[in-house]
Amino acid sequence: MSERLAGVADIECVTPDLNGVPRGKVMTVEGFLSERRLQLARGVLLQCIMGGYPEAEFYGHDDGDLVLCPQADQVHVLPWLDQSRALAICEAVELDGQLSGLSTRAVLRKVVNQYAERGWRPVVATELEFFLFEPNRDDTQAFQPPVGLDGRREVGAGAFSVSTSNGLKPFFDEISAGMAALGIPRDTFMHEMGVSQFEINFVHGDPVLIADQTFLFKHMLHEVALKHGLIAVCMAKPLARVPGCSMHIHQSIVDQASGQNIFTEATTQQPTAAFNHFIGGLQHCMAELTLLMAPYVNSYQRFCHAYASPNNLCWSHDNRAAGLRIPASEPVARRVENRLPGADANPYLAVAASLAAGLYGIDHGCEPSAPAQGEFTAPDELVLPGTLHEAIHRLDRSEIARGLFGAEFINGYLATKRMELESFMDEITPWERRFLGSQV
Ligand SMILES: NC(=O)CC[C@H](N)C(=O)O
Repeated sequence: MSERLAGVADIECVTPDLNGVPRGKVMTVEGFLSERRLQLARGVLLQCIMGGYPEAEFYGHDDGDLVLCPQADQVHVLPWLDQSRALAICEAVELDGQLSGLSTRAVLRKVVNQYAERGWRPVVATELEFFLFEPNRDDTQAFQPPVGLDGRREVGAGAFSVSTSNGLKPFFDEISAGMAALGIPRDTFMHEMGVSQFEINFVHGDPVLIADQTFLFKHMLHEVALKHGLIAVCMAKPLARVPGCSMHIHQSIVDQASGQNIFTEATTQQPTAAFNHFIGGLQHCMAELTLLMAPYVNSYQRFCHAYASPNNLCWSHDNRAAGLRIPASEPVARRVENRLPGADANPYLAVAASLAAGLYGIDHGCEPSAPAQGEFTAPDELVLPGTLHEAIHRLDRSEIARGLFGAEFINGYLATKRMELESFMDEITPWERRFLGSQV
């Protein structure tokens, strides 16, 4: 480790909070190498996006500490900071050595363990969409696409164009170098449908590893964008009348003994009962768990105009209007794509919710609906909550959620989300002034 950190002065020791924002402390490399114990106030994991904390009852009356335990395989020198800084993803551990009940990384680890107890290994891949914009100093104004190398601002028609992305080549070169340094294999990246909207696809792998990579990638994206005079925006819906940003999750399950994908029958190559029940579990549970994939008011704006961003739990073969899509693939790669999470979601939580729902379906033999075909209308029971209010209410009422993730976690999460909703309700938007101001 000390060789890897030669030339590094400081290490950012971070853990994801409930929203997936990296929180922690910067430690000297000497302190880090001597394994000096690093502690952080427990309530930090429940920090809301505006910066405040819910009532202390949700994180312990004594406002005590957690220990941040660096994960040896997630210590990386950061090339965008002149190699003088490194970052370590830490697991948040209670003083008694238990994984913290408030840690979203620990929530995901527990779900993966439940698969391991059955002899299975879930495999996931995330896809992350984001926009690049000019820094926005007046938040009453809409975001503006940046000016590219050719001195022009992209105005449209850039979707899937390689040359349009090349206008921002210095930025993307630094992102590529950053991915290599963070140990994130690159699959594809592309210009998406929106003006200055991009997508990066991660190579599939272990769920905790992929969530770590997605978390690190988002962190790097923000930092490198600032260095290039840009902002990287992973809001679910940053611009009106333009597609939003998703974090699609592809999921399959491998049997540890045989190495086979349990969604495909080895001899017939047909879908298995486990495949059907996995889909049935997502259909049964995900409406109650929507808040874990769509955590802000803005998340629901992505759902309300269908730019390939479904708000339903219908499943379908290769149809982007269905929340659960089965991509065309070889039988060996049969997988379920959950298209519901936005890029604003905490990757640990979105992956945990999706995998836990699928496992619930396998354990309980949940039968899926008939697959949706062509243009379809989702039945009421397969429509997601349409607002943050409703999603909070559904999660609050969910016994399944408390059973899967523990009451401490769900209650803390709800407390933070309620604070964020109340803060939003304190704002009167331009729309309200424009249309309600003089008419009603
Ligand atoms: N390529 C796509 O599938 C587009 C997804 C869409 N941008 C969404 O928000 O869900």
